[in-house]
Amino acid sequence: MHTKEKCCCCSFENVKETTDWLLSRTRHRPKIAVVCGSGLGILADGVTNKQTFSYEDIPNFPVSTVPGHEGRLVFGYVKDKACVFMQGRVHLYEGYTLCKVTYPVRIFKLMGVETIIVTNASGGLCEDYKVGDIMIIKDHINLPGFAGQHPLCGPNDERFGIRFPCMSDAYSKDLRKLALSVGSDLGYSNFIREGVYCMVSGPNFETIAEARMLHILGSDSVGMSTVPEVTVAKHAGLRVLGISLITNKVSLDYSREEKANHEEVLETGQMRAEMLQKLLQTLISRYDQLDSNQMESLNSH
Ligand SMILES: O=P(O)(O)O[C@@H]1C[C@H](O)[C@@H](CO)O1
Ligand code: HPA
Repeated sequence: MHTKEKCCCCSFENVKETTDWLLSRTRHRPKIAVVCGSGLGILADGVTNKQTFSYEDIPNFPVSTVPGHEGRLVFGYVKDKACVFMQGRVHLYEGYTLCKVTYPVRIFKLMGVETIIVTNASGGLCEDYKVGDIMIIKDHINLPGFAGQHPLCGPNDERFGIRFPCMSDAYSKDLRKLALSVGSDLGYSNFIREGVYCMVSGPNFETIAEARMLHILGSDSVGMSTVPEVTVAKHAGLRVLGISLITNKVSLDYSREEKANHEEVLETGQMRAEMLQKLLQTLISRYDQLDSNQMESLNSH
């Protein structure tokens, strides 16, 4: 008999308890969940019929401790689509276990969410990326996972998903195609990209040698989140879209003067927030195209 406990408060029963608590307090039944990255809480601002819960008030819910993460769960509608937005997330570096970091994703699954859109702020490693570029995530590198910091380590509860999930198609091809097509229709083509996101644990920004290594490994951008949430979402059978805002350029060269800092990350978030919001709203309003043959006619990028 396996006696190893995963975490004291992330069992199926805990997730169910939190889900039931929320379902008994809201009439909203979201199909799409959006996680707002650093400084991107504004993405939830346009929703209608809003109902908001503070993370502190939700049983077992992890509470954000970082500036730029408001710590609110916002239910509402984008056009006619029922959505739930996380205005702020928690990170490994805040001291949370990865099952706590990903706890909200499992709540969404039990609530009936089918698609999750995970956003973040990241540093650009690719030479031709500029501050303010929007990168649709094609794939990721789970660097903490290589060192055993993985949300699916420990006993597997089949009610959440299978023991050995496949990650080669973690980011839905159709959603990526739709996002690029919407970006092009909105006139964003010269600052919308598709690339590979690498997660590091943080909280420090990278050394130059680390940044060079990550770039050589195939990463286009680097950040401190997203991968655990996406891994747990894919494990649970959710459709995933990842959107990364390039908030700063990562120094790959000892002669460069720029120094990464959280203030710049938040400022870039503010600068692009409205455009990201438009991208997200348009994408969600065109979501039904995914399940019809209109996908065939979208531009291929
Ligand atoms: O939550 P995200 O990944 O958007 O936040 C990034 C990573 C760190 O939390 C912070 C660094 O500025 O922004
Ligand atoms: N490195 C890691 N995480 C980040 C960065 C970065 O340069 N920018 C925003 N989040």
